[in-house]
Amino acid sequence: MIRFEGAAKRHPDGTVAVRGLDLDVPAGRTTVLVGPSGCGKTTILRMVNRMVVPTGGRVLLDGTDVAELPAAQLRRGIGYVIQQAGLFPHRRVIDNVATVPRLLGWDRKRARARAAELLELVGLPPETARRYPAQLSGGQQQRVGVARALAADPPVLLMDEPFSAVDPLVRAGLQEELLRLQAELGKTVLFVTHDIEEAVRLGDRVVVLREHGEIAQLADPHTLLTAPADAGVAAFLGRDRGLRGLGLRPAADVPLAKLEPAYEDWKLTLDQDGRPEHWLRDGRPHPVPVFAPARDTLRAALDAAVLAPSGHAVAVDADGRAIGTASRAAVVAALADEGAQVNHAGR
Ligand SMILES: Nc1ncnc2c1ncn2[C@@H]1O[C@H](COP(=O)(O)OP(=O)(O)OP(=O)(O)O)[C@@H](O)[C@H]1O
Repeated sequence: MIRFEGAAKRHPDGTVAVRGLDLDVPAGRTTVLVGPSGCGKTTILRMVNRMVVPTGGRVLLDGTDVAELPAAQLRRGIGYVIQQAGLFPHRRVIDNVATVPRLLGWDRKRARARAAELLELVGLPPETARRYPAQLSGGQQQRVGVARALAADPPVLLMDEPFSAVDPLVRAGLQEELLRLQAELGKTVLFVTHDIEEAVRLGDRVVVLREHGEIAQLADPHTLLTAPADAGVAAFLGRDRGLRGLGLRPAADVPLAKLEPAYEDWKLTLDQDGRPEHWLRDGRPHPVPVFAPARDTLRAALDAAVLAPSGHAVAVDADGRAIGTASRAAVVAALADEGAQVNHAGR
């Protein structure tokens, strides 16, 4: 666990970057720091690996003040990923990732084997290993950055806006990868972003900061979206926070109706395996919007219900076979169900 105890940073010119932060970052979970530019996010992150030395208070890593640990030993246990990946341009991808194991004294063969394993883990094809960073896309470079940070298997991962330099589609893919990796590896992740969407997607806990590293709210994503602490946090979350909150709740909350031979003027046709084919009206085919209760969110179910020409979203199993339907009214009723469980795993 990482603990900030009144951790403060005042620069020599008098700028107070962080006034005095008290925060516990639990082990094995993802904690996201989010807030406007200049509020002190990067400063807070760098206090952990001592790239910034606090001018007041202290930072404890598993109970030990990081100031008491030799910097090299401290950083061995902490992976660090930054925007633009920060790769060595003149080294091949594989050697970028093998850097830390080599520093730890591993022989070249073992270090490269470990690097190859990590490149696979972060979803890079083997042929990228021999290339130089400039020969990779921005998203691929970020993956290499993550692989490199994981090379020494550190328990702690600091990530400073790691995905902000790539386009939205690539970014969504990288976020998915991080969720998958984190489910597998269970690192203590401290992640900085200025993007609230990214924060609620990735964080088990989200810390909303305002100026001077002051905590405006610390909550799980669902609580944050549904119960912002004050008007300032609500404004920061944006006007569609209610809708986005649906993206955190499982579609499994929607009660399913069994398949009917007809829905007023509409008829649903299935192929021989039971997968939806068309909505038919007057013999004319229309597309069938579907959702998968086992894996999708309430937002996806609502989307399918809104788009369905018949007004009924079709629910499918993992193989795409129709297992029932949900009317718009049924989905809306599920939205209003306050007792519903918040889904963290299926985000
Ligand atoms: N060396 C320095 N000297 C003086 N002020 C500094 C110095 N480094 C940072 N600051 C100031 O400290 C504050 C916090 O900076 P920090 O980089 O932690 O913010 P941030 O929230 O990460 O911002 P961004 O989202 O723009 O990266 C800012 O007001 C910044 O201008």
